[in-house]
Amino acid sequence: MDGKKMAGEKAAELVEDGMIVGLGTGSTVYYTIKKLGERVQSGLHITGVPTSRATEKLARECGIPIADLNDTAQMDVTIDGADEVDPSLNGIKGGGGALLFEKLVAKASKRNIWVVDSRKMVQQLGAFPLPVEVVPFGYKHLMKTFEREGLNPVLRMKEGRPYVTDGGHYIVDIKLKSPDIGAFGAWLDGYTGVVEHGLFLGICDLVVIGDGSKVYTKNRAEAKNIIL
Ligand SMILES: O=C(CO)[C@H](O)[C@H](O)COP(=O)(O)O
Repeated sequence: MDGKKMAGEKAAELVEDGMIVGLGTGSTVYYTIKKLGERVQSGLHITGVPTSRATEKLARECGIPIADLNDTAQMDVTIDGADEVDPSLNGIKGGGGALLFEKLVAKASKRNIWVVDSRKMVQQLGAFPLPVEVVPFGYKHLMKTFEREGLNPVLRMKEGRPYVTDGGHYIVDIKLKSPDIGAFGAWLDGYTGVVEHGLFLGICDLVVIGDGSKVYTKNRAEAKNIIL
């Protein structure tokens, strides 16, 4: 079976009755949402807090009751995908363009679980370009700054136009500056015009990994594999 499907479906089993669940975005958590929908049809009571319009639509189609982040004090758990995950469970997210809402929901969650296929697990982050969500006004100036810093900025496009996020911003994909990714994230955080970036550091508690033949987890505290 596809590693994404294995991981996505397994994570849905970790959700308990009565939970408020942050619902991530992407092709792996798709399987989680589908499975949660099946569990809801069988009597599970949960409330989902979506991280994108696409996820909200999918969750509604699956019959999952939905709440807005503003009406929710805290999620019990958020389940989301990731583009790269390192051995300390730091990650790059935003390949699907939902990083801002994903980070907002993740930071309001007691626990964060990521679902990935095993190819996403890396020794060091950075082969995947780092998505940076930027304000459209004057974005070319920001791109010039990134260019000067040697970050190879590329404006994300869709159908010949700049890709626009659910929050109404553009995305510039850049090269991650390592090894001090914490300092790099802080530099981006402080830059005028940057709304958010896809470095998710110290956020993920547990990653569920599917490799096609088995599913295993790695948790941040122990950083060891547990085969499910
Ligand atoms: O961060 C994301 C969207 O903004 C996704 O979670 C990430 O891109 C992984 O997606 P997929 O599961 O489709 O590979």
